[in-house]
Amino acid sequence: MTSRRVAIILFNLGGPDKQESVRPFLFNLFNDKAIIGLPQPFRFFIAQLISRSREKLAKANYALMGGGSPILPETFKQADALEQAIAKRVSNVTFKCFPAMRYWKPFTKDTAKAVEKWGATDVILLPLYPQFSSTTTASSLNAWRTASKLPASTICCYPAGAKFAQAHADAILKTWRENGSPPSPRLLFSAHGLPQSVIARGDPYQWQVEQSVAAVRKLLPPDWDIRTCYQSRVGPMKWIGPSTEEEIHQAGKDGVGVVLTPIAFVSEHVETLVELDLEYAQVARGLGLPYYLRAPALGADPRFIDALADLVERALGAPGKVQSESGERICPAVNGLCAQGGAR
Ligand SMILES: C=CC1=C(C)c2cc3[nH]c(cc4nc(cc5[nH]c(cc1n2)c(C)c5CCC(=O)O)C(CCC(=O)O)=C4C)c(C)c3C=C
Ligand SMILES: [Fe+2]
Ligand SMILES: [Fe+2]
Repeated sequence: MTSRRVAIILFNLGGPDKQESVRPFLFNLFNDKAIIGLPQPFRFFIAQLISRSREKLAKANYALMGGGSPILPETFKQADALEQAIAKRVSNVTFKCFPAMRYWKPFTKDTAKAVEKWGATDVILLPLYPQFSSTTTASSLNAWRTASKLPASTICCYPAGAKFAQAHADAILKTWRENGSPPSPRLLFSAHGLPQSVIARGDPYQWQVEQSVAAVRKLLPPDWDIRTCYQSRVGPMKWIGPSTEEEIHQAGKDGVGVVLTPIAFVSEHVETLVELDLEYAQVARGLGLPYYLRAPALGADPRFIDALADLVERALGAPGKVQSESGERICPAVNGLCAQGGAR
């Protein structure tokens, strides 16, 4: 009998590794039909237009982080930690984690080639997006399915698992305590936004973000003022709200400080290190907020990695299945890709 060799594919968005990569990265993003639904060749031209017009601002943001995005090195740290966690639990299979990025290197198709070369017998598809969206999770899974025909188990979402929620609560409480435990703080859960039209089509992302917030809030003191908001709006369309910036302005009006935590990003990158830590921090200073504290993204936090290892361990025993943290119910609203369901 041939021994089982399982490749665990860690999907994320990817980010430009250097300044010259910014425009082609943006082009790849806006040329994805999961992001802009127009048929070709219209999408191609729109993607060229937007990537050109956004290039200067985006380059300046990436320059603030040394020229490029830290998302790939951060994903490799998660990959190493996950391999170590799985090695403690599993002895009868050979396995290896492979990052696969959607819009920059290592591109999903190149990872698929590397996985084949490694001699994988089957794969576990693990998006580094706790909440399912057609714009992120489904886009990555579709790219994988085009690139590889290896037998696959899919983990579609894990928005409200106990270990994931505890890791977030501990990171928030640590940040709060290290800054003098200001009484009854206002806590902003900030998630990447989505155009309203994507939610209207049945995308369960916002519903799952709310599930994440509900799971974490149970682990926090009951007197905290907890709000959910959405950052990183792009373009002229109507996006879901309230925006994170609006909530910071509201805190200014109310004369209160804020603790801010990312809830849909699992690693640090341009949206946390620049948008939250520089842009919104400056807004908060300008408004004279008594404090502006930011809890870190989970990164390679041992509890988060343990939560991922639980999902992987279960997927190892369920070849060919699509699973969320809570079972195998297939969601018709998102083409059967999300086991969690949840179109409202
Ligand atoms: C929960 C995760 C994410 C969702 C949902 C998402 C949707 C989405 N994003 C854009 C446009 C951009 N996103 C950009 C960066 C970026 N987005 C995510 C995650 C989600 N996006 C991450 C992790 C990153 C960081 C990548 C990195 O460099 O490390 C960017 C580029 C930066 C910028 O120019 O602001 C754009 C553009 C849309 C349009 C969208 C849904 C329709
Ligand atoms: Fe994004
Ligand atoms: Fe799901």
